[in-house]
Amino acid sequence: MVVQVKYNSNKSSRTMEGSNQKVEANILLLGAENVGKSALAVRFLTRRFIGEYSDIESIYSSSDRIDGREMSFNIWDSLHPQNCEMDGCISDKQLQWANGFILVYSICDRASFNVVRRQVQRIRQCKSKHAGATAPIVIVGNKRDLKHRRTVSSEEGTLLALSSDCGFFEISAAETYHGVLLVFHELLDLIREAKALRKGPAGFRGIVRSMSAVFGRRRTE
Ligand SMILES: Nc1nc2c(ncn2[C@@H]2O[C@H](COP(=O)(O)OP(=O)(O)OP(=O)(O)O)[C@@H](O)[C@H]2O)c(=O)[nH]1
Repeated sequence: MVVQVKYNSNKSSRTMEGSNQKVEANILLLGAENVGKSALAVRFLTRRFIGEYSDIESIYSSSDRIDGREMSFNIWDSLHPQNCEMDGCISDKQLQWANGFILVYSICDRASFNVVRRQVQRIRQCKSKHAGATAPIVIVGNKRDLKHRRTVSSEEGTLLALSSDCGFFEISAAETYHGVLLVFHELLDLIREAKALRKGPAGFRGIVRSMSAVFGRRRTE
């Protein structure tokens, strides 16, 4: 079940003037069970860590001003299906919906790191087939406050991110808001860049189309 929550954080009021151009983004939060996906979403939206989270799948809507640019975004806090080994457990519907991904694992849970590895592969294969562009992904190693129970090293996280062209952060959603903020801002930045890149060639095609329309008309006069 997916529940849509309209969340009005009113964050834009604390930032400065900027371009009026509004960018929209759909962010899909993925990862194994119990890694802190809901903790990340709630921390970003409310700045709070509440400790226990419902296991209802939710989509939150909010907006913010980043680098002076208004962005509105939806965050889909997904549920990881049980007994799902294939394809990183990401549905086609989720892949089509999202234009940016946050893949979360727990640094104390090697199995959750392997889930993220599979999810990166699935997204890269699917998005390159359908969109022809690199989908922005940020990988997050969460629960950094539990370093004494670590089973996934920072180097492994960094290496996975470098080899798959993803952003990477190790954070503790429990301990600080700042790390979570960096994760979301990095992804929103990447989505904005990706959208601008896609617009570039389209804009150029638009100019070519207008020019040929003019010349085309002349030829028929
Ligand atoms: N120590 C520690 N615990 C955390 C951290 N982030 C989340 N948790 C805890 O981990 C547990 C799972 O957190 P959730 O946010 O519900 O994880 P989830 O990935 O959404 O879990 P599912 O809904 O089962 O998919 C909760 O008990 C959280 O309090 C963290 O940074 N450090």
